[in-house]
Amino acid sequence: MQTKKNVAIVGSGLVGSLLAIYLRKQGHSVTVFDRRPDVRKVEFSGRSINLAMSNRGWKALGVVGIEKEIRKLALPLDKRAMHVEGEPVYYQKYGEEGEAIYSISRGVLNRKMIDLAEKEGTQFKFEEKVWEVDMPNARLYTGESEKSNWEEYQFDLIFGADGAFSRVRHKMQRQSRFNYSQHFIDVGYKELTILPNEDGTHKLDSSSFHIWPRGNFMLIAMPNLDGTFTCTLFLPFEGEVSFESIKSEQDADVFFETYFSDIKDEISNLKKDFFRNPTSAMVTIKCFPWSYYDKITLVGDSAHAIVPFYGQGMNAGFEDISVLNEKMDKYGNDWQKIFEEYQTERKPNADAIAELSYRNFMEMSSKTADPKFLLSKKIEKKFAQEHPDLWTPLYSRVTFSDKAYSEALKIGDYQREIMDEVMKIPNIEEKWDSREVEEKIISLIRK
Ligand SMILES: Cc1cc2nc3c(=O)[nH]c(=O)nc-3n(C[C@H](O)[C@H](O)[C@H](O)COP(=O)(O)OP(=O)(O)OC[C@H]3O[C@@H](n4cnc5c(N)ncnc54)[C@H](O)[C@@H]3O)c2cc1C
Ligand SMILES: NC(=O)C1=CN([C@@H]2O[C@H](COP(=O)(O)OP(=O)(O)OC[C@H]3O[C@@H](n4cnc5c(N)ncnc54)[C@H](OP(=O)(O)O)[C@@H]3O)[C@@H](O)[C@H]2O)C=CC1
Ligand SMILES: Nc1ccccc1C(=O)C[C@H](N)C(=O)O
Repeated sequence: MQTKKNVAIVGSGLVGSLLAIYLRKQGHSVTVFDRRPDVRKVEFSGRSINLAMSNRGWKALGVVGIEKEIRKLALPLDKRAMHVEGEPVYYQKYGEEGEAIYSISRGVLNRKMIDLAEKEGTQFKFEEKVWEVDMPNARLYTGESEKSNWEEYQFDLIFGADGAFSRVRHKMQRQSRFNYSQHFIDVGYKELTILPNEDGTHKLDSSSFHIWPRGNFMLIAMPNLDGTFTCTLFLPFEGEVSFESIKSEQDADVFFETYFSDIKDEISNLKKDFFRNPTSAMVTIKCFPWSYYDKITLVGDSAHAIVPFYGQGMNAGFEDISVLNEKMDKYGNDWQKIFEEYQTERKPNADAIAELSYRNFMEMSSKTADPKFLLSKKIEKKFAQEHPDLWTPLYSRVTFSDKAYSEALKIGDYQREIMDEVMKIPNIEEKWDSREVEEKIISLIRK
């Protein structure tokens, strides 16, 4: 057990509220600040309605005994359903029997986590925006605006869990030798809804993650418990087919009818959402160091914001917390050592999942419509099933294991080189499940 500290967490999002639960279990006094009102009291309208939770997220929830309760709120998706133009729906299993990613509402999850953190004795201060941090003295300043009178708070430790546009990080950026980069991609997103059937059931298969791959854009859909699907349209901001080019209801009709004719009946609703809902941007943010002596550290998106295409942002943020907790158990009251080892271990992993997430847009939006790519996945899967000691597919390593993301990236690149060779075998379409192919893979691994 650590000596009790007076701790502040800036941000009551998913990562901040989980951290509060961990710190209370370690016996600390915890105050969480959020600039927004209490999400339990307002209609939630934050970014992305639902999220995919996978192994790393569940593991972090399990350590503090809340996994079972949260699982009740989630729907398992064990496969991708690809809606390629002019073809029947094609299903691709994510992993082995029993493996799935879980669709969960962000609002429901966040409310539950805040409830649980409060039950553990966390104090929440909503509608209190942090404007300034005195880093050497662990002081926070909150107030109405940048120019208003500020309230001053003194703590022993401060955690920045204040998301992609973190104020705590903003303050850390003013140090010498602090590295920072941000990169916005040219693709934006907009959320749309598919309503349930009249009897309340889902209109599409509710145990699939639906993808409509269309080259440089795509539509995805994840089911919710209430029979709806939250769809996300990922589309370039500018260009021939882009958010900019869809100006009128008629443009939207033509767009949906041209590219998504299999959900034609939904168009009037999709179109309504299209003009009602905002178009949002996506950014990768990297920085280092994440901590300041034994006083301050960043967790979650404030340390590493990534594009959402692997469904790993929250999972990576939750993993930050379980790793931080391991370091607390290891180093006791030596907070500087805890923070240093935490950031050194997590940084390469955060960079790796940033890269993998960026690449997954290409995989989802165009490769899932490419028969060669689908065949290579089939070969890989068969080989992995027969030789689990020799091959774990990249997707499984990221999603269904807790092996380091950096290792997944490295091994994934090496596996891709092998599969590129395998796909060059003449008539691979006919002999994909032959002994020859199996032996070729083994020989390439042993090379
Ligand atoms: C479209 C989209 C889809 C996604 N899908 C997935 C998915 O399927 N799976 C997955 O794992 N991840 C997903 N993510 C990523 C996930 O949303 C983030 O990684 C996660 O929300 C990060 O949590 P956080 O607590 O670090 O930050 P946030 O959730 O951003 O919370 C930060 C909190 O800090 C508060 N705050 C900010 N500034 C201040 C301040 N100055 N003072 C006080 N409070 C402040 C904010 O109000 C907010 O409540 C997705 C992201 C997007 C954009
Ligand atoms: N990895 C990703 O791709 C992520 C993308 N986003 C995107 O970022 C945007 C903001 O997210 P969210 O916090 O949910 O929404 P909000 O718009 O409610 O909050 C954003 C707040 O962050 C601050 N901010 C600082 N710099 C920027 C910037 N360049 N763009 C936007 N806000 C900034 C502003 O606060 P202040 O008053 O201090 O200036 C602003 O009020 C959304 O468009 C979202 O899609 C968000 C998180 C992750
Ligand atoms: N949650 C997301 C949000 C946006 C874009 C993709 C996802 C995914 O989860 C993709 C899934 N992991 C896949 O590879 O099929």
